[in-house]
Amino acid sequence: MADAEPPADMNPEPKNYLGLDFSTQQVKGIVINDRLEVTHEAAVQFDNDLPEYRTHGGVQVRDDGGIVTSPTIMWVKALDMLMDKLRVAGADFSTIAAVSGSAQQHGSVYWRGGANKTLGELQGDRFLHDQLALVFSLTDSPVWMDSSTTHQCRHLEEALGGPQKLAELTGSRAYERFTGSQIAKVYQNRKEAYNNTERISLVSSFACSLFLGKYAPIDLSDGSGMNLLDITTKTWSQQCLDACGGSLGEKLGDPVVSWKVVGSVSSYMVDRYTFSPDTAIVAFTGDNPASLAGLCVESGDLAVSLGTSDTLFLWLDTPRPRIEGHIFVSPIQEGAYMGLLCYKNGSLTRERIRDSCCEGSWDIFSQLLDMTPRGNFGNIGMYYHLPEITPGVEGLYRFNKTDEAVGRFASNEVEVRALIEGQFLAKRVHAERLGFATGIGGKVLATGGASNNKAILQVLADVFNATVYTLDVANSACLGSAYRAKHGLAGGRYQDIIKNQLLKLACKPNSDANEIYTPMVMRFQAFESSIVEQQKKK
Ligand SMILES: Nc1ncnc2c1ncn2[C@@H]1O[C@H](COP(=O)(O)OP(=O)(O)O)[C@@H](O)[C@H]1O
Ligand SMILES: O=C(CO)[C@@H](O)[C@H](O)COP(=O)(O)O
Repeated sequence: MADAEPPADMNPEPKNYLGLDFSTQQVKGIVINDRLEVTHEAAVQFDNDLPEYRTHGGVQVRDDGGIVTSPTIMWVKALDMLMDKLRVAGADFSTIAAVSGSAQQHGSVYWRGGANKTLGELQGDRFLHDQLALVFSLTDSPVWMDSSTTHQCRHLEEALGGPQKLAELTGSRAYERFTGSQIAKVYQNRKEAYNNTERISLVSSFACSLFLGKYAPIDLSDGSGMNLLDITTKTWSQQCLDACGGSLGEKLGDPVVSWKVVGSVSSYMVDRYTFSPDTAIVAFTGDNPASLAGLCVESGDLAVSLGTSDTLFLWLDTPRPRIEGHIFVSPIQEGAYMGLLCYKNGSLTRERIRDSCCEGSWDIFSQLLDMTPRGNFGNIGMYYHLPEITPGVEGLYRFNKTDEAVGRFASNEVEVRALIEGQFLAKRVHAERLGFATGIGGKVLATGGASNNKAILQVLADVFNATVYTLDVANSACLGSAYRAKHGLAGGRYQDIIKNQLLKLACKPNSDANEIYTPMVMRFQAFESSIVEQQKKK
């Protein structure tokens, strides 16, 4: 007699989840299994793997007016390359139950009339970038590093009754990189392109559209980074829309909760990569909201992402929007919010000092950092090579132990420590203003490229006088996207579905940390205020 088939639940189909992250410098993918273990990973770096687009750090700096863009089609081409790399690494897409993703925040993609139809008719035997070459009404997408929209920002704030009023409505005062002012600039300066645009996506909803085979909705969490969303009613604010562009509501489509299943995978993905046609697509979100999901941030924790930009985020039950920092709708829980601070002078500034003081080597950088004492003999440095976001200042500032401004420090090791201490002192000052309570035992969770560097993390632990943890997986946004794919498909409370944590202890603070850094925080705060005042007068 033939063996009876095992009951269906004893031999279930394997269920895996795919998470993607379209960040500034690269696109990454992670596959996890149902036990949340990472089974496959791959990445495509824009500068190295797609040199034909001539990006530097994934972007093109247009002129000295602060215009920073990326070629939209480069992201499209990178996706096919990434999927091929994952396949070569052994990923079996036919076992993927759900896909979700994340992307650098605020950047915008402009789809020409008819693009939705093209997305629905993509042929599996041709590359995406060949078929989508003509669907964008702007070929270059403005990205978060763009700072060319000051004029549009002031107009938006005036239209809404001032910066504080706009912050109370949308979670943030007007910021140059936020999508509302970016769209307003296109509306004012590129009328024809604007009128030809059928849909405006964020980078996240654009990437989701490539999986869905039609325009994907913007999710509420990434949508909070646009200065257009009323974060209380969770709908577009008509006043903000009217201040930024004509018929803008229609071009954006309705926003959705970040964990919504927005459809199933496109026939292109089925034909080319063997996905099952019922693979669910969960709304994509911003990389910072996805990191919050990946790090499983709990109330009282502080997450610090040390990527191209440095960002700092925390869970908030009650949002109190201020002129400094941002409030986003939570990507994982109804009714909750997240607070976020963003620094443009993150990894790129660390790389500059590494190149000028450490022969371009992270090892030498770490050795110099370890050689100098905590507190750096009283020297404090503030390095804003690029116009900073938090606070809006620019330039290099160095102070000695008697608070005198100096042109340079005595040695490379003092310079390296001044940079890292200065970056974390700034974060502590601003995090406390956003509601973070230093020293009451919350975890500091570090992620992003520089979280591989133990010497840097030790300074983080000391400045915050807190234990620092890192993820066993390098990219928390990508991992968070895979987690969100599972959560979106399963439904229910995020914390009940995503229980597994890959956190590992990285550094404990030294016993003298509080004594050394609490007075330095106060000195830093005074220097920062005086620089802000000086630059206001210019
Ligand atoms: N050992 C290291 N020490 C300090 N920084 C590092 C180290 N390794 C990589 N990085 C930094 O990490 C950055 C990339 O971070 P990542 O989080 O991957 O970027 P993205 O913002 O594109 O997601 C690089 O620009 C590099 O400066
Ligand atoms: O602008 C912000 C957040 O407000 C940036 O954090 C972008 O989201 C870019 O992210 P990375 O590529 O640096 O991860």
